[in-house]
Amino acid sequence: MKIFDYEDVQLVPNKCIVNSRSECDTRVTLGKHTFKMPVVPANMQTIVDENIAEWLAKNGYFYIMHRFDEAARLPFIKRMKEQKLISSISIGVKENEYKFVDELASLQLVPDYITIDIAHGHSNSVINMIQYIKKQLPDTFVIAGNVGTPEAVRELEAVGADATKVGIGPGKVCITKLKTGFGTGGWQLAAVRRCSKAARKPIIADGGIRTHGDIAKSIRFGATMVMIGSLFAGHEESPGETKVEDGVVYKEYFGSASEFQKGEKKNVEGKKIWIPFKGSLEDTLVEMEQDLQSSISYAGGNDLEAIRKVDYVVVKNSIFNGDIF
Ligand SMILES: NC(=O)C1=CN([C@@H]2O[C@H](COP(=O)(O)OP(=O)(O)OC[C@H]3O[C@@H](n4cnc5c(N)ncnc54)[C@H](OP(=O)(O)O)[C@@H]3O)[C@@H](O)[C@H]2O)C=CC1
Ligand SMILES: Nc1nc2c(ncn2[C@@H]2O[C@H](COP(=O)(O)O)[C@@H](O)[C@H]2O)c(=O)[nH]1
Repeated sequence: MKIFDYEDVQLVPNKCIVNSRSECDTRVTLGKHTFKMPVVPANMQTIVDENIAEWLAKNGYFYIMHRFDEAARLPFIKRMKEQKLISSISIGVKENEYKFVDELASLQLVPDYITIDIAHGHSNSVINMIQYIKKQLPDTFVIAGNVGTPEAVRELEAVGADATKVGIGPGKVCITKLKTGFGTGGWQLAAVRRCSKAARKPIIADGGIRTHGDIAKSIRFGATMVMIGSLFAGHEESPGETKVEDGVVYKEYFGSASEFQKGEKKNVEGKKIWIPFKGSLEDTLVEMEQDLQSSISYAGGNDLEAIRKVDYVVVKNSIFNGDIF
């Protein structure tokens, strides 16, 4: 098995065919909808809230609302539908979530996307939930995760998942690898590659993105979409607490399996960090899009497909060689 991560890989340029990077098209289709970029902010409480979700939907970006305010989900879907915006929520696998699916079905309130969001997605609990959603809400696009192996991708796709989310433990606020010894942390890009080779449906690469260039690398190794937490944390719009230390403003970013999310210290697999304030989320999204347009131009094309075919080299820790940070 070839093992590498984002920092070990560089993509090899091809002859440019555009006169300006603005000609490069970063749009991607997932299910019935096309979005501005193959990027989605992580469905975490310090990354997305209803205001951000609504803004993203209105501006043509994909979003997945988190599942940590269970009662707010139904009115949220209604509100998005009234505005004719895409509705995209998360769900768990406990008993009450089956009742929630029943409620949505009985009200004929069909979300466009439902993401089953649990730590160890290669499990019967996720398989049962996929099958239940597909039975009750057959028109909903189901994203299932998280997983880290080709076997898991195949099994979840076979029972009805429309996309799978790949990444066990590569996240910035993740401590799964330390607490359990398991995961794709340190070789997430290779795991995305392995999973995408087995996949017949889209893969969402989740976690471990540290630079905008990592988005292009994820696409090269088979991802349709990339889920990002830390790069979207710390913005003006970001939910969560702000603190000022020695004149520097920070915003909190905590794991969904941290004690800060759970409210207790049981089965903790996440931590909290403080991110220096970054300004507006919109500015970051614009910069990300420009960088991705540039990636497409280096790939020698004018859309994301060009990136999927480029050559690459693996040189351990190569991307920071010679750089002073
Ligand atoms: N991508 C990643 O690497 C990780 C992400 N997370 C995030 O943290 C949040 C909480 O996740 P999670 O704890 O799954 O959600 P929940 O607390 O909602 O747990 C979901 C269900 O799965 C069970 N469960 C959880 N982990 C395991 C496991 N390893 N083996 C067997 N059963 C399990 C839980 O029971 P019980 O608690 O009793 O075991 C519970 O019944 C999610 O948002 C998830 O995405 C968490 C860890 C890793
Ligand atoms: N092991 C844990 N993983 C977590 C937790 N909360 C979220 N996550 C995962 O991290 C990514 C975001 O990663 P980043 O590198 O972009 O910051 C997120 O989408 C989840 O899959 C957690 O508590 N433990």
